[in-house]
Order: sequence, then C-alpha cells, then structure tokens
Amino acid sequence: MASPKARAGRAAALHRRAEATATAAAAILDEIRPAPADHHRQYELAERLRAAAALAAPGWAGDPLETLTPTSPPGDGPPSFVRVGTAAPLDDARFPALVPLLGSGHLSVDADAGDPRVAGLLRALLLRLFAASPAGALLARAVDGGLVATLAGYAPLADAGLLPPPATDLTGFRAVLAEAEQWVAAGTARQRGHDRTLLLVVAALPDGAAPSDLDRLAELAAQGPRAGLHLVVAGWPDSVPLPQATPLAVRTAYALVGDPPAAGFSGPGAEPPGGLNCPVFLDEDPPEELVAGVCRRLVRQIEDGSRLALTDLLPDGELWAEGSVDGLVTTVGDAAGRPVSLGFTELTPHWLVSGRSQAGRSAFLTDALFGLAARYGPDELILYLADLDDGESFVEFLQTERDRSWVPQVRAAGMAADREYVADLFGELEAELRRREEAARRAGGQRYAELRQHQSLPRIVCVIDNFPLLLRERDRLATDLLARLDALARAARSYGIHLVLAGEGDLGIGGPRDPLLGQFPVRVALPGGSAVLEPTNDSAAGLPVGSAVVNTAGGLGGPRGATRGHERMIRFPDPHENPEVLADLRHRLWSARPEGAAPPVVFAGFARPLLANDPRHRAALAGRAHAPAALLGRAVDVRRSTVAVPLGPAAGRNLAVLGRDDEAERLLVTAVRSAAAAHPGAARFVLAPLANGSAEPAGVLAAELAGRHRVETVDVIGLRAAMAADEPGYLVVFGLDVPDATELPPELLRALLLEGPPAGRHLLGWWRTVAPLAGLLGPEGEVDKLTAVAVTDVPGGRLEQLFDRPVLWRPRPGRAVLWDGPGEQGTVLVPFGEGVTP
Ligand SMILES: Nc1ncnc2c1ncn2[C@@H]1O[C@H](COP(=O)(O)OP(=O)(O)OP(=O)(O)O)[C@@H](O)[C@H]1O
Repeated sequence: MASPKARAGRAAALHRRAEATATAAAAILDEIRPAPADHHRQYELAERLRAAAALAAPGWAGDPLETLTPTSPPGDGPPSFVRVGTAAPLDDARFPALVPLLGSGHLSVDADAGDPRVAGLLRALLLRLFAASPAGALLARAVDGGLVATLAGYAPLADAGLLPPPATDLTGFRAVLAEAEQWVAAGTARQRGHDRTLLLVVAALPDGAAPSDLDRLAELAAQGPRAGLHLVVAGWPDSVPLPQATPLAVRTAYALVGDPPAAGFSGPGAEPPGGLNCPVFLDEDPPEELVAGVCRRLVRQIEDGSRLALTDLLPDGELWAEGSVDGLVTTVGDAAGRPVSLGFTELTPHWLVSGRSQAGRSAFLTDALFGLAARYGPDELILYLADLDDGESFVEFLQTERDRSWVPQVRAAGMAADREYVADLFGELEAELRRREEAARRAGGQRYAELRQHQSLPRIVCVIDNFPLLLRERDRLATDLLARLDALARAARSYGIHLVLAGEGDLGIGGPRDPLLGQFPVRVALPGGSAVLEPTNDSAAGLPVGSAVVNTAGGLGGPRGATRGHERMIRFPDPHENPEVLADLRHRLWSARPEGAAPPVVFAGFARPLLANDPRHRAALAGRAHAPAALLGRAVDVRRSTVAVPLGPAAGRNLAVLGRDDEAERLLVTAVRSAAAAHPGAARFVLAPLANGSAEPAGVLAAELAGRHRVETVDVIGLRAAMAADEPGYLVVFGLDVPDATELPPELLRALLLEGPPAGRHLLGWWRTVAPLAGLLGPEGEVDKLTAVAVTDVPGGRLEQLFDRPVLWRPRPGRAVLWDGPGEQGTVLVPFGEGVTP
C-alpha cells in the first residue's frame, strides 16, 4: 500500500522515462529514410532498424514471441513502443514493425477480430503489453462484440483486477466507455495523471453501436493519452482517422502501417498516404501456454503485492511522535486500500478479540501492539502481556538468548501463565488504579486528561490472550477473578488503563446480556470469532485468515449490505512473514529507550527458576543478605518475587514442607541451602535423614554446607537430643512423619517451634502426611503461630484439618504453595529447580 504521493512520484518517473525513450527512438527513426530502389541500402537499413527496434522495444515489447517465455522479465514500466509484426521491404530484409502506443497514442485497425489475423494480432499485442509492464502497472478493459471470444485466454486476469471479462453487448460497451471517460476526467483533473495506464481494447464493436458511440471513442482517443488512457480499436472505419492513433490497414497477405500521430515514417512533408512503405506481416497468435504462463505470473505477483506488510501499519515519520492524553490510536489493517485505525479511549476503553486457533490472533495482536509501540513512547504507554496457553508467546517483544533487545514499553510478560499470574496482574492494575484515583482525588477531582498535565501517567494496555483458560474451572478463583475484572474494567477506563482480552469463542464471559460485556465496546472477530459480535451479526462468517471484522459498537450489526460506520472488514499483515522487519523495529524501539530502562520481567510457566540465579540468593552469597531466610522459589506473579520464609528470632519462624513427592524433598534441600547462604557467619546444621532414601540428599547437603558451617548428621535419637539442647542452629528433618519420629513427644516439638526461633533454633522439616503436623496444633489451631507451611502434592481438601478453614489448592506439577502468616491466601510458586550453586 504505497502512499498516493509515492505512487504519483513513481508514475511521474515512469512517464519521464517513457518520454525519453520515445524521443531517442524518434530521433533514430527520423534519421532513416526508406530508399526502395537500392537493395544494398535496404539491407543496411533493415539492419539499422533492427538495432533501433531492439533499443526502442526490448524484450516483451519487441522480441519475436518464440524467443520469450513466461519467466522473461518485464520492463521498468509499460513499454512506449510495441511490435505489431515484421516489416519486410524485401523478402530477406526484415525488421520489427513497431508502433508507439502506451504513453503516447493509440492503434486503430481497419478490420475487427472477426479476421483471424486481427484476432491473433490483438492477442499478441495484449500479451506483449501485459508481460512487458510490471504487474499492476497496466490495466485493461475490453469490448468484444464478435462471435468468438477473442480474449478468452486472458480470463485469469479478471480475478486479479487487470482485465475484467470483455463487454460483449452495447450496454457493456457503453459502461466501458463511461468508465474510460471517468478515468480520463480523474486523470486530467489530478494534474499528474494516474500512476497506472489503462488500455482499452476494442476487438469488435457490438451490434447496434451508434455513431455517437464512435464519437465517444474518438473523444477518448483525443483526451486519453494525457490521462494515461490508450486505445487499440479493431474495426475502426477507414473513413475517419482515430485521433492520435497509428492506423493499421489489413490487406490480403499483409498489413500496412500508417503514420504514427506525432512523427511520420516518411518524414516531414512527405506525400500522402505516408506510412511505412513496405508490407508488414502481422504477429501471429501467441501460443496458449505462453499466454497462460504470463497470466499466472501476473496474478501471483498481484496477489503477493496486495499482501500487506507490517510496515504498512507503522507511522511514516519519527518513532514516538504521538501523545496519549486523549487516547491511543494505531492502524490495525486496511479496508479497501484505506488504513483502518483502532484505539483506546474512554469511550472505547477495552477490546475483545476472538478467533479460532490458527486464525491469526497473535498476528493481529502483534501488529496492533507494534503499531502502538512505534507511535507512543514509554512515557505515554506501558504494556502488560499475558498468555494463558502453553508455549512461548510475545517473544518478538522480549529478550532472547541471541538477541538482548526488547520493546521498552513492555513492563512485564507472562507466557504459559497460571491463573495466579493473572490474579497478580489484576492486583498490579488495581493498585495502579487506586494510585491514579487517589491522585485525582488529591488534585480536587481532576480527570485523567487534567492529571496528565502535571504528572507522568502513561496509558496502560494489558493484553490477556487465551483468556477462556482463566475460567476453565469455574471455582472460587475464577469467580473472584471475574468479579475483579468487572470492577477493574468499569473503573479503569477513566484512568487510562485498558484491557484486551483475546481467545476463542465468546471468551467465556457470559451471554450477550452479561453486563461485563458492556465494558468492551471494541470487538475484533477473526475467522471463527463471530461469537464476540451480536448473534444476528454475521459479518465475520467465512472470513479468510489475515482478515477480521473490527466493530466498535459492542458487536452490533446493521442492515445487510449497508455501510456501517462502526464496523469494518479489514485485512492485516502477518508480522512474522518478515522476521527481519520485526527484529529491526524492535531494535529501533530498544535503541530509543530511556536511559536506565529495565527489560520486561518475564514469567514463563514452563520454565524452572534456579536458586543460583536468584537475585536474593546471589546477594546472600555475596555477603549482602538482609536477614536469614529460606528461599523456596519464584512466585507466580508479575514481578517474579523470590518466595522466602524469613527465619528471624520470632516464635514460629520455621518451615514445614508438606508433600509426598520429590518436589517436597527438593524444597527442603533448597530451603536449607539458601538459609545457609543467608546466615551471617557459621551456623550449626543438624541433619536428620529419617525418611527412606533421604540419606543421599542429606549427605550431599552435608558435604556442601560443611565448607562454611558445622554439620552433624543424626538419627532419631540424636535428633531428640538436639531438640532438647539449647544450642542455636537449624534442625533439618527429612520425614517427620516416620513412625520413629511420631514417637517424639509432641510437646517437645511444639516447644521447639514456638521457643526455638527466638533463641536462634529453627526447624526445617519435611512431612509427607498432614496428620502428624496437624497433631502439633494446640486447641486454638493457628498453624501460622508454629511454622510456615509449604505444600506440594497435597490437595486443599486435606489441608483443612491443618488450617481449620477451606483451602484453595489444586496440586499441579512444578508448583507449590506457601502459607506464611495468619489468614494467608497462599502464595503459589515455582520451586527452584535442580541447578548448580555457584
Ligand atoms: N495476515 C495474515 N495473512 C496470512 N496468513 C497469516 C496472517 N496472519 C497470520 N497468518 C498465518 O496464520 C497462522 C496462524 O497465525 P497466528 O499464530 O497468528 O494464529 P493464532 O490464532 O494466534 O494461533 P494459535 O492461537 O493457534 O496460536 C500462521 O501460520 C500465520 O503465518
């Protein structure tokens, strides 16, 4: 989609080039005077004319057709001269007979396509002109009132819009005339004319064509060339010359080419009839395969050329030239050659985007987000991106191993995100909303636009793809999330916070009357995405990939066929078609980032964090630990917080890991490892590997800690002794549920949990079943008074005896949950994976 300015510029350049070629060729032709009597000169002349023709009409325009194939390249623009046949002043002195046509005049033929030679000539001419012009630079209209379909071989060009089916009757003929007249009017009015050339081919006039119709043709011939209209009229009566046309007269065995409009063949002042005074053998019918091959190439090139590119959606000028006070707007696609904009304002605050899998949903979102990121700098726009489906998403916005650049507006991204990630994301947005509401209140009830005059408050766009996965389980978490979404969507619109929910079907947010839907006036229906439109609105039915219906009235339809101001059918580019363009744009955005900008915080649900890479652990290893703590993993949250259990000198600062799986055992090991790193100076570690199979991990741990700490490995008797002693340190127990351990006096354990920490003694223990841990609770319950609890594969239902309240926890691989503190909801985390500690 080149801009009109660029197209006009290109047209002007082509026009200048055509003019230059015509002048050069005319000069050569001028030099040449036929001298029929002298054979020797005839040969020489033919030779020179052959050379001139090769210059004036190279390739498709003038070479013999048998030397051309569908892959022979076109020229830079429509050719100025075209071959009509072979001139033969003598049997063996021949040269191509050229006529000036595109860019200068017309061709008239005195017989119509009922004469097979004329039909062949027209087919050859059309082939040459189309094949010599870059795809799309030449358009044609045809009139064929004869009995045979002269141009049937060119039918494939109809779909590409290059040559519609010829008009065969009077009505069609007149419609073509009207269209050509319009073309001339438009082309003449716009000083510089069209950037494309229109060729009108009349193979045979239809029955009933009146003199007034011929007058219209003559008028078109007179006015056309200035507007890029050229005519080839077969069956034009001899009597009146067609203005600005080279006449061609068909005789029995050959044809005669008359003088072209501006320059006579016979030179100035020559006697009539003038013209090329030798017979011309008209070009023969081109082979069908050649016509078919060229048509196929043109159609393919037109299709490729009409494909949009991401660059078509980007602003022409500088990056970040827009301000977002009044809203965000970007080009999301193209409707009938016009860019279509879509944005976020208070009236159109949130979007729903729906499409079946592989319908181009991520393509659409990527287009829109890059469009925004190119227009609005990080002071104007912040992006949060989340995708609940498995797999890598949004990678084009983020740092990768190989490419460390990122899109600076992106604050955080979550791929393969858990529902808890989205819950936390809502929390971030709610907190920001409260900050903005508070700022507005403090400023005496100012609105967002007013607040922006003295505060930096970028608009925030939060995208959640595969949103239905959030609601797949209709449990308390889902209900809670929906309620928060509703409140957020309502309030956030006035404070520059915008939501884009994307996914399949109706996205799971209720029927058409759900009030939540009312908060999302912008609906984008991709293929299979009709469910976000009103049930009676079928405008998205049968959409091909790469297109979408964009509706800004909550999916409302309208009368069929009527123009709908609130709805457009758009095409959008596949941003991944050209990965270099995407990478280049990311680099440009990244290079423009403000000093000190931090890369997006990325949560990848499928990845395991490593203790060795954890910032808090690294700080501890570097001797900068804030306080002793056991680290368990990274929270499923937007900031990727390290999940830590502080082990300070207060009652209950212990850790109970609860679970049957290896994950639970690993959690204990990492907790101990990190606590050891965070402990100031040397500490005492008593390891009690009571559970089957725990001797080995305990042994590895002991060896690792021994470098800096005092480590003892004990059995249950040694453990009991250590519990009873007053010496500060960490008691690490693998399997507090084994029969031996359950015989330890519960009061002793309780006392340790309560009174140990203030005296520097902490228990880090692993239980595989709930009951022995629950057995330590006093009559009032309150497990949080005794210990923090990290759980892996024990479902919420079984934890109620421990927490004495309903607990929401559905175990899943690679996740654990920590309760630390009274009334805690539980923090879901990704436990640290196996990794080498530096
Ligand atoms: N504008 C477009 N024109 C043509 N093809 C496109 C266009 N956009 C995307 N595609 C192609 O469609 C396929 C699906 O695109 P995309 O990954 O964006 O879909 P999706 O709906 O996000 O799929 P899923 O949700 O299953 O991951 C890709 O192969 C992509 O190349």
